[in-house]
Amino acid sequence: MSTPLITVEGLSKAYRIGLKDEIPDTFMGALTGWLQSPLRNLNRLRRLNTFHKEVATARSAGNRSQQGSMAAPDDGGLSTDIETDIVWALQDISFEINQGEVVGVIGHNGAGKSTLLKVLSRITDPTTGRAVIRGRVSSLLEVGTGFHAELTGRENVYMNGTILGMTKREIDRKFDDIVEFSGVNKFLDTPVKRYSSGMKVRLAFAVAAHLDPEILIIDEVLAVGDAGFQRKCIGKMQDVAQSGRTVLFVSHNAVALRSLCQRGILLQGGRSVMDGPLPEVLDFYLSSLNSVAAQEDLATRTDRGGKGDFRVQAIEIRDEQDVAINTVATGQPTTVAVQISDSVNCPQCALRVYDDKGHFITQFDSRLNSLEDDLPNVSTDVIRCSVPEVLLMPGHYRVDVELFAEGVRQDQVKAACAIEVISGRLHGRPLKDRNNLPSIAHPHRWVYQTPCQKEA
Ligand SMILES: Nc1ncnc2c1ncn2[C@@H]1O[C@H](COP(=O)(O)OP(=O)(O)OP(=O)(O)O)[C@@H](O)[C@H]1O
Repeated sequence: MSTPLITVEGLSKAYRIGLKDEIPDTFMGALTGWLQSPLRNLNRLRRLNTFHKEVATARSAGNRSQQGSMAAPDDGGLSTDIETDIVWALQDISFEINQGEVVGVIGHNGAGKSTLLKVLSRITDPTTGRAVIRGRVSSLLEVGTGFHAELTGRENVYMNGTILGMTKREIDRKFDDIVEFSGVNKFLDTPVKRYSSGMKVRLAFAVAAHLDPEILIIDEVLAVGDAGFQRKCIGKMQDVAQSGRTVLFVSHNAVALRSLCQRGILLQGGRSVMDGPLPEVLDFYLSSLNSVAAQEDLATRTDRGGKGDFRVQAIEIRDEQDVAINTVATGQPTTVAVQISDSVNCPQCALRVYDDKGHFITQFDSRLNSLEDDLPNVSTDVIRCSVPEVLLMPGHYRVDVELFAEGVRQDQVKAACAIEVISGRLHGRPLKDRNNLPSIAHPHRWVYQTPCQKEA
């Protein structure tokens, strides 16, 4: 049997809460900082040393309490050691990936997906365990990473290629394809700092995918591009995969995962809880998402993103009489009330509706459809979205929520609430129950064209 391209053994990664930007988490990081600013970093290195001692203490405490595992609760939630403020972003992960495998890494917010890809891309070191990579890795993890802001698009393409170990001639050969794919032709000689985030992603993806990596690692970044560009990227990743390369792909997009990956690894609370054929892993993940939406109290959930100054406390579905309801009938006028943890100046909210297969069905985004009472300086802790007629067909849906204040994303929760839609009246007429209903009912009308109309 051939040697796997990636071997991960007992991999764990601990972070110390609150020191994200202050302290490097590797000795190499500390050393680089030292060279830049010796005095400040003397202090940093002392604290790094303390951090590593704390990690060792936490680990040995864990070994005492649960033989062979780390000092972390096994509750599927975020693993935080309260005494030392250590977050175990990854815990005891092991797997192998062979050449040509296309693997989707799946999980709730904060499950450890990005950390895993950062370790595999050598952006951060593991705290314990090891990851052996046998091949040239090209990764695209965050918008703009890997680009030097002051250099032009052209210069960045050459810099990235050189980092990947390619010769100038090799990059020259790929250059036109990269530029054509990215669509940033006109801005090639503009410094990347002037690019929009969409342009950066386009160029970064084009570079990562065209520079012949043996292993291509892509994080959620595709979410930034438009639907057309996303399709193009999926197509390109399929080409890369078909040419025998290995692809690791983090995404919440079920359609993209299904079309690209054969295998899925599901992370939960930093642990790998399922590794198998993608459809099975994805279905398990989606059903767990739906049950989280139906059962867990939104206010106390920790698997959320955003800055966190304000959080969404609760989401209620209300009927015409403003009474909270659990099920909605197709065609029913409905209001969604989003309760915020504090009074916020002009909050904005996005609700995204997915069906039980993870397909993105529709969205209600106050940033796109301006608020009816669009008054400046309104402070409120409840934002309401009224839907004159629910066009969802009977079935189970989940709603992801995002909350923004002054353009900053403050909260982001996947599967924040579940909606059960039952049969009702559509455009005034009773809905006939049938198998195989689509998810959405577009308003429409059928007429017979009379012969007379045909001639006209
Ligand atoms: N540099 C850091 N310092 C402290 N904690 C961190 C750091 N990076 C990640 N974490 C924490 O580690 C956990 C795993 O984070 P990670 O970003 O890997 O999750 P994720 O599955 O990629 O989440 P998302 O889907 O929201 O991007 C989270 O609780 C996160 O807050």
